[in-house]
Amino acid sequence: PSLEVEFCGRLYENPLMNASGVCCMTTDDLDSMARSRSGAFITKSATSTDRAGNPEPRYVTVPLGSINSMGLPNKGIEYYLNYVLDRQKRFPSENPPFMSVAGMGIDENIKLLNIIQDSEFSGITELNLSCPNVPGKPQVAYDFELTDRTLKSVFQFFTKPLGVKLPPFFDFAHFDDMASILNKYPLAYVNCINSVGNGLYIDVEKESVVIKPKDGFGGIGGEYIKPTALANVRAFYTRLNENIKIIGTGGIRTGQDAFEHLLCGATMLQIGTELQNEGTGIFERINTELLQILEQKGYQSIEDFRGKLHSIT
Ligand SMILES: O=C(O)c1[nH]c(=O)[nH]c(=O)c1Cl
Repeated sequence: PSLEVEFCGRLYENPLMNASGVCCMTTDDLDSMARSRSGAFITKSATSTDRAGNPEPRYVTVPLGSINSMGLPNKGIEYYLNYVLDRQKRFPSENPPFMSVAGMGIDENIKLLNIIQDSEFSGITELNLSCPNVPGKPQVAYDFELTDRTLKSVFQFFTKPLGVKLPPFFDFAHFDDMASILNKYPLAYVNCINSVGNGLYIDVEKESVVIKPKDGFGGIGGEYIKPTALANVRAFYTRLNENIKIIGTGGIRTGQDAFEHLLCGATMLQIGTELQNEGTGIFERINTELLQILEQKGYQSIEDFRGKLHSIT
């Protein structure tokens, strides 16, 4: 069997990539992703200028996952754009990395996407509408009117492939409302989900929180969030028109977790917490485990089962 996938008109040797934010802050991080067995990779969400982010500790690995309140630290859009344009020139036959952007508001999102639109970048852009950790800034994607207004403005000028990164939703009315907004726009994909916002992890021995920002509140990733991630992948896969693809993110630690996301309808798969834990060797491991599952089940390709989750009749 083969793990090859077609996404936005490009062929990838497998569906696995990093989740923006993990292993993608510096050019060294990005080079290690380029050397790995991932099928693709994405930059840290960029703002107009570099940001230090929140005080540390701001990312902590815990037994069932992770908690973070990074605060959008990044080197600024020019740094990442220079990196991806350099790779485009040096490796013209390869798929370019994905670019992630996260403005502090609609104006900055427009500005960032204009920079990408006016550049030679020929890859895929991810608009992060779900950063949960900038104090005082509500997540865009939890404000449906703002989301609609943002996408309306963006598609007045942006003609390159664009996806949006969403936080988790927990209510069918919200799945329906968000899907009806997203279906109005020529999106390449929707990425479900970002970390589950504002969780709390406690160190009992110290009787303390474990991250410094926001009195210890932070986005939760890892095993904790797989059921929520799978539900969001499935909810949007079944509601969005079929040319809007799904990237599945959340709780992928094994080939089985990857299989579950694909069964729910995901086309590409992003790994965050487990990549942070294990390093880039994870891509070799999960590709191997996923291939074993296809072999055991007699599938030749991911197309044979993508989205074909059974309900109970
Ligand atoms: O605090 C962060 O930098 C951060 N952390 C997350 O868990 N998701 C995001 O989209 C971002 Cl932007």
